[in-house]
Order: sequence, then structure tokens, then C-alpha cells
Amino acid sequence: MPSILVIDDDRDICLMLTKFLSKSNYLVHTAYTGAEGLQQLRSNEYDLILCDYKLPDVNGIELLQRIKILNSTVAIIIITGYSDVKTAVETFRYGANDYVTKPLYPDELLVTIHETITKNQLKQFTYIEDKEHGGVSRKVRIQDTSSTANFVVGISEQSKKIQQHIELVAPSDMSVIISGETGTGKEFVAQSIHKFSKRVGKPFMAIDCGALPKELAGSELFGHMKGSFTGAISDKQGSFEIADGGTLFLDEIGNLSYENQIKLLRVIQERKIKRIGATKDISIDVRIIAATNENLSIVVKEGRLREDLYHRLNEFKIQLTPLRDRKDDIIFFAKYFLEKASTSQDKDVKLLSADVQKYLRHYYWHGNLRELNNVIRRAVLLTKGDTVQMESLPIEITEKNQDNVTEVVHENVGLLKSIAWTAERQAILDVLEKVSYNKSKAAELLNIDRKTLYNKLKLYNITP
Ligand SMILES: Nc1ncnc2c1ncn2[C@@H]1O[C@H](COP(=O)(O)OP(=O)(O)OP(=O)(O)O)[C@@H](O)[C@H]1O
Repeated sequence: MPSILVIDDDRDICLMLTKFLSKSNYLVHTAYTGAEGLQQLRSNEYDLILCDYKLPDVNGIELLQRIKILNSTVAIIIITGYSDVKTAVETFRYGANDYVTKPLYPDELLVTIHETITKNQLKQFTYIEDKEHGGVSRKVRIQDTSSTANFVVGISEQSKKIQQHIELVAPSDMSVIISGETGTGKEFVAQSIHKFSKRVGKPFMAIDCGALPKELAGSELFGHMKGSFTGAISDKQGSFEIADGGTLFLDEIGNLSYENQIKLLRVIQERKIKRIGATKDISIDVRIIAATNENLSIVVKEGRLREDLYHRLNEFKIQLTPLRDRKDDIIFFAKYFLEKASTSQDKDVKLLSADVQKYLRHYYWHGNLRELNNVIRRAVLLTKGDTVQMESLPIEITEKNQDNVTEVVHENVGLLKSIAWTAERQAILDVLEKVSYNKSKAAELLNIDRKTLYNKLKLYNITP
């Protein structure tokens, strides 16, 4: 039975989640503070941590970093208010796997939890038969690249160009830097390069340098010998050895320590590594694809990335455009995600209403394709008929976005506003019912303060 640790200071949410996740055959533990969560993590193994972004004792990023030190492979889903999505997408740089927005919908949560655990397990340790080492089984971490089957080429000019670049650079052995905002698809592009290269069939390993605790990074990348430091209880292969013959994808390269950058440079120049504490070098043949969502020339200027390493990695550069700047792709991908979500949820939602399409086109998409995927997944869950309507979109997309929707003719604005309001009114009523009309609890679940809730009750003429 997969096990989940819920970290949330809202005891009602913990209780509610424990109840329905247990019913869905998960083993659930709860913690009300970050410190308590870390304590639980020290004594238990979990498949997934479901963690509120705002905890009283520790901020979300710091907690993620501390979780990763204790367990670098556990899957993490962040719970956040939609208004904080911009901050939540930042957590992907620190190892979060996905996020869900409040108010929580049980069905959506179940789908997200199931997908996250499955995807994370595919990345985890697998025993493989190692012919070169006398057929001995060894434990390695290999990324399953079957997901590359799902790599979709967008229809915008920028996406077509990216595809050309992938096909151009893949057969060569050049190092590649892929840059782009979070969620633009850097890892998908890296997998695609691997798939089209002669290294296909060999390992593709993804290392998230942002999520890698500094203390463990050297050993994770280059391996270590038994006894080389406290905790090194046996010899360990690093990612370079494991990925030998294949491709190593180094995400958030700007986060590597200076010392590890020097070691990385040596691998590129001499094709050799030395495990921590070892005396002998090991020859390595690995193609490196690095990714970043920062401007690397600035990172170099600031002294966080060695210039020589930057130039060695920068043999070929692929720059992914934010989704908001390739508008043609928005609806194209939305339809793709719609079909995927509809199939996986066993529903028959096939269309996006004209208004929904307009609003999607004009939203900012801080989290790019990842955010679009999440919004569509939730919209499919909330849709009763075969067409996604405005009320199934988060209020942040329909409300804040209104000023930007230039294609909406003036007389339609009032109508759209009223649709958005209807959706919000319904959401408030649903939550009130769920918490037996306890307004404090309702405000918490809705992620607004009590005063705002009272104002909205007045506005929508709700008299519980
Ligand atoms: N080409 C694509 N085809 C289909 N789905 C895609 C594509 N690119 C991105 N996605 C969707 O967006 C999500 C995020 O993609 P990916 O992890 O590659 O982004 P990223 O830029 O590496 O993000 P981060 O910087 O946060 O690590 C994927 O899980 C997938 O749902």
C-alpha cells in the first residue's frame, strides 16, 4: 500500500485527507508543522509527501530542501492557493513534482497523487543485469524514457524551430544547454534529443541539481568509496558511471557548487571521473545536456557558474519560449492535454468553449505547459458535459485576466463576469456545505481571510 505524509497546519484538511486517502487505499500519516513532518520522515519511508506551501514554522522552499536531504527520492506535491501559483511553480526548481490548488477536489487529488507516484517510481532504482560486470545485478537509477513517446511538437513557429534544432543536434555528440522558464518542457526536449541520438537504448538520467542537497551532490554525481566520509557505508556509483554510454541531463546547472563544477569540467575535457575517496580514475562516455531557467550569462557574470564550464557546455543552445509568447501553441496543447485528461479520467470531455479558449490564450502562464496541463486536468474533472465552460477554470484566469482579453467584445464582458461570479459563488457554497457552514474553516479552505469571505457572502447574497 503506497504511503503518504500530509504536512498541513490545517487540522481539518489533514483529517479530511486522511479519511478519503485511506479509503482509496493509501497509508496516511499527518504532521501539522514542518518540524513535525521532518521528524516523521526520519523514522518512516514514504512514497509521497503532500505539503502545504505556507506552514507556520518554515517556508516551503526551505522545507523542500530539508526533505530532500533526508530523502532525495520521495515524490512531493505542493498544496497552494491559486493566487500563489507563481510562487508554487518556483518550487519545481527545488524538487517538487507537482502542485494542487485550493480548494482541493478529491478526484483531482487522487489523479495527481497516482500520476506523481507512478512517474516518480519510474525514475527510481531499478535492478539491471550488467553484462560488463559479469552479469551481476546492480542497483541503478535510470529514467524511463518511454514518456518521450508523448513529446508533442507545437504548431507555433518557435516550436517548429525547436524540433528542427533537436533533429539537428541529436545525432551529434555535442553538449547542449536548454534554457527556458519552468515548465516550458526542457526535460522533454532533453529526452527527445536522447531518443533521436545514437545513445538511445543506453541510460538517460535526469539529475535535478537544484534539488540535490549540496552535501550529497558530489557523491550523487561522481560516486564514493566506502569510508570516504561519515555515512559512506559502502562503495557507490555516481550518476556519471550509471549513465555511461548514455545521456546525463543536469537540470538547474547554475546550482552546482564550485568544487563540483571543476569536477564536471574535468569529465567533459578528459572523459574521466574519480569517485570521492578513490585513487583511480574511471573512464566515462556520457553526453551532457544541461538546463537552466536563469540567464546563464548573468549567472557567469555573478560568478556562480565558471566561465570555462559554461563555454564547454554551450556547444549548442536551445532556447524555449514562454508559452504566453507562442500563443498558437496554447490552444493546441490545451486540446492535447484535454484529450489526455479525458481518457485518463474516463470522461467524454472533448471541447473547449470559445470563451474558455479566449481566456486561456490571454493568461500569463507562469508555470507554462505544466500549469496549462494542471488547469485542463482540473477543468476536465469539473466538467459535466462534453465542453469545458468558463466555470471550470480557476477564478484567477477568468477574473484577473479580463482586462487582457481584447477579443472579447465589450458587451460580453458583463456576461463573462457574471459567469465567473457564478462559479465563485458555487465554490463558496460547496465549501460552506463541506464544513457545515463554519465560516472560519470555510475561509481557510478557500484561502481567503474571514473579512473577505463575509464581503463575498454579502456580494453573492449567501445567507447560511
Ligand atoms: N513537448 C511536450 N509535449 C507534451 N507535454 C509537454 C511538452 N513539454 C512539456 N510538457 C508538459 O509540461 C510538463 C513540464 O515539462 P518539463 O518537466 O520538461 O519542463 P521543464 O522546463 O524541465 O520544467 P522545470 O524547469 O520546472 O524542471 C511535462 O510534465 C508535460 O506535462
